[in-house]
Amino acid sequence: MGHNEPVWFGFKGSVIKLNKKNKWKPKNGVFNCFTVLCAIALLDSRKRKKRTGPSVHHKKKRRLLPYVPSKDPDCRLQQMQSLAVALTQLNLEFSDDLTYPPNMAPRSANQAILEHEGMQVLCKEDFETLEKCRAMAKRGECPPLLIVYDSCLGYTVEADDLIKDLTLIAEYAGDVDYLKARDDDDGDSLMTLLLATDPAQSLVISPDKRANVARFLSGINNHKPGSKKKQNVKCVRYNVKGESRVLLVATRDIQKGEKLYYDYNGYENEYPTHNFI
Ligand SMILES: C[S@@+](CC[C@H](N)C(=O)[O-])C[C@H]1O[C@@H](n2cnc3c(N)ncnc32)[C@H](O)[C@@H]1O
Repeated sequence: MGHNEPVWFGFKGSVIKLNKKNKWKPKNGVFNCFTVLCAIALLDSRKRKKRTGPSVHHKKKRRLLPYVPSKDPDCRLQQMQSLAVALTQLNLEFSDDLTYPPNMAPRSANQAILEHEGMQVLCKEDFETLEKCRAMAKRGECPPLLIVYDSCLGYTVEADDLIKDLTLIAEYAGDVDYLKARDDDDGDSLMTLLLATDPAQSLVISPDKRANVARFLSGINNHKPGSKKKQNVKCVRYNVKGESRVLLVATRDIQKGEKLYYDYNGYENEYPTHNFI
């Protein structure tokens, strides 16, 4: 189930069960006054039963949770240092935002309405969560994540505290550019931002100059059975006040020390993951 898909609470099958359980036949196949009255009463009670139940399905929305920064300031410092080291090693500048450099796509090009099959709108409560996370990050209350170097995977991201299911972990940050301008881009971190009906209007995020922690999450192997079990994060594109934004959200509780993985091919099947561990 998609993280933001509604959970349906209905009376699934209850009417069918009622019909089966109360299947009623007159004895000896003979109808008399009594049996007719009983039948009417039963039918009447069924009608009432139907009406007393809810006539519409109620959906329970699953709201995003803001990440919970580590309480210990020393831990937070260590987390920020680990990110700073990784960014410095890759010659990247820290940025938590989508940036629109002059020679790339202008901000006005980022129109969620252009998305080929429509884009889900980030609701008011989730928008507030996003804003809360951004405000925390600005105050130095970063998400509880450590960037850890792995000899096989390169830089990886590990939970430094428990991260609960549906927690908003980070927004994918970087320079916004037209997809068509990146045909020959051999970077390994381009992220789809907008898949427009007109391909010329499609956008990507390139974290090759400016980036944040989102750029370092590992990917699952789309060809290895069982690899999907590793996935603990989902990458979701939302229409946020008319613009497309990419959010990384926990898909289950993530324990301290666990590496974070998502499906690099969540939207398109373009990322080769045959050799992924
Ligand atoms: C978006 S980057 C992730 C950060 C990267 N590990 C780094 O050091 O910059 C994607 C690249 O990380 C590596 N990677 C990610 N997940 C992997 C996996 N499951 N197995 C092996 N390599 C992986 C691959 O080199 C991939 O092209």
